[in-house]
Amino acid sequence: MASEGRRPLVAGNWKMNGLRSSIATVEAIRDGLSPALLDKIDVLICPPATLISSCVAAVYGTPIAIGGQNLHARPNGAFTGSISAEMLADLGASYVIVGHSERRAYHYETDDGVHAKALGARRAGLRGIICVGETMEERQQGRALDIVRAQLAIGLPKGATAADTVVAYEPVWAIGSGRTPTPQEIAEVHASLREMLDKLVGEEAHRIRILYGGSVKPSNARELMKVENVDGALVGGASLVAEDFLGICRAYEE
Ligand SMILES: O=C[C@H](O)COP(=O)(O)O
Repeated sequence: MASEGRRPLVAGNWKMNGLRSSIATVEAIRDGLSPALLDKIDVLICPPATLISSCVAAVYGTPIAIGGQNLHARPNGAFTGSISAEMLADLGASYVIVGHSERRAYHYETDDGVHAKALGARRAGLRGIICVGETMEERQQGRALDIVRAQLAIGLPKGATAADTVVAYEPVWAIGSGRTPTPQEIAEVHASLREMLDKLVGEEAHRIRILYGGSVKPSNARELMKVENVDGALVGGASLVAEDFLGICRAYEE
């Protein structure tokens, strides 16, 4: 449950999905969110970079935010194919996902690289969503907490605040698998991350949001979003379908 004044954030990560026709999904999400719900929660959509401009236009005049899924740590330069935080901000993005496990696994991103990217996001005025999460093997070895705490300790920039940082706990084995940890397991990890945040940034730890991600759906969102220290969701597959994403947002209606 989001508490201590932390405003819940429901974020959709479209990953490598979406063509120009997908703007209709953003429009349906926009039109399906009531003003009363938008008073209670922040909503973010992270489409592929190719769609950021048109998504920004589609949500213009609403509180819905648009974000990137990745960035290069440097502001500019000879880095063919890369996109900087400044470029994302220039398009109207206000958040960027940093260190998603798919980036770590398929693009060999390290915790130090995550740190550099999070600094890049802050430099450009973007909020970085720093992702951490253990593999099933690491969980079975009893190392889940050690893994996510170390990822956070290295990835988080010094002096991080709620204005520039969100943390997302995404167990690798729960992503796209239909499996989720139990509410107790999620509570244990989120409490441990909150405690690590406290060590790293002191009082500000209580203002930084910690999202849960991994197979969040309308059918489990209510239960998962109620867990202590869960301040919202990072949603993959279900964010591609407007009604599913809206169903997750509506977990905060009561
Ligand atoms: O960034 C989102 C996560 O990887 C979760 O993906 P999923 O909801 O498809 O499991």
